[in-house]
Amino acid sequence: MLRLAVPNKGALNDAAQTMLKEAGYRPRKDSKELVVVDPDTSSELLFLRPRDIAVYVGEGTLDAGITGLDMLYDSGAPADEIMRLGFGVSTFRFAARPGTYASVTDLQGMRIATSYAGLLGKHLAEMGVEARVIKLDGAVETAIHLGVADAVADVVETGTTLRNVGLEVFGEPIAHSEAVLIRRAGAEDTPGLRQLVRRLQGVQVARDYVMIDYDIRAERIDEAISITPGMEGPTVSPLHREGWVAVRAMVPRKGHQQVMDRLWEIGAKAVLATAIFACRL
Ligand SMILES: Nc1ncnc2c1ncn2[C@@H]1O[C@H](COP(=O)(O)OP(=O)(O)OP(=O)(O)O)[C@@H](O)[C@H]1O
Ligand SMILES: O=P(O)(O)OC[C@H]1O[C@H](OP(=O)(O)OP(=O)(O)O)[C@H](O)[C@@H]1O
Ligand SMILES: [Mg+2]
Repeated sequence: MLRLAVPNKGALNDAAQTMLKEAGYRPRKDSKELVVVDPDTSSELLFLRPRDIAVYVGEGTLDAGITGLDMLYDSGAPADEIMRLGFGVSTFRFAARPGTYASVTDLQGMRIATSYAGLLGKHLAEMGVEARVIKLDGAVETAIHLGVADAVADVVETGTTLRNVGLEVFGEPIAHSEAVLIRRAGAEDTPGLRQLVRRLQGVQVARDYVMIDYDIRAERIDEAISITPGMEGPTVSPLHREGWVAVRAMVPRKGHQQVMDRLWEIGAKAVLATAIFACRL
């Protein structure tokens, strides 16, 4: 039985559930369902606060969990990243009123509000800066206006939240984050976990690639293969037409229209792109 922690709310919740659903795990019926048992995959999905997931996984109570890299570092829990999941991409940055500070070293003796006290504390120690860390639960951007802090350290994606309160980022990013699958440091692989990783990798490939089919004159096959090399070489089959072959290859979704144009330019016909629904590589 695979026991997997999934964020029950917040920025990672939707994308994590969608990815698990695409990987064939049973979705929860409504947001009040805290545990989903899925006999088909022999798994139990536990919906927990994203911040707590690294703690549960680090304690060894669960086999794996989905959380943010920033939350994993912040927790200090003995858990390792197994794979990056490509969503919840953000940076963790300092921000303040425009023109107040230029770098972390300007924060010596200042008050910094954050929900990520562990991550911020480690960074300040590494940079040799002594500052007072004000730990808040969320909406930390408001702390400056309320006179509780001189600067904040928070998650930034589009920067809209900061702009809306008249703050600006400064200095180098403290960390780059994205959703990750984690497990307890040093834990053994289980068949259930291997299956989950294989399925999630399959979802990523299905999202990132399309299948391209086309017909081409046999004498142009080398040129065609250089345009569509596929993952392990394309499938080339005889066509029921003298001097022609049919080719099938996986192509990165990004840029596949250009690939189709190039194939057309070298004389390919019936060039089709189709979505991949699921895969195991
Ligand atoms: N706007 C965003 N864009 C991308 N990733 C984000 C965004 N906000 C948060 N995250 C990421 O999502 C993860 C969980 O953060 P989230 O804000 O959802 O948790 P939380 O603050 O505990 O929950 P909530 O905000 O619902 O109280 C973190 O790894 C964070 O980096
Ligand atoms: O750069 P942006 O695209 O504006 O996104 C970043 C914001 O998103 C998150 O807020 P959330 O809604 O999770 O609220 P919280 O701060 O209370 O956690 C994060 O804490 C930032 O405030
Ligand atoms: Mg949040």
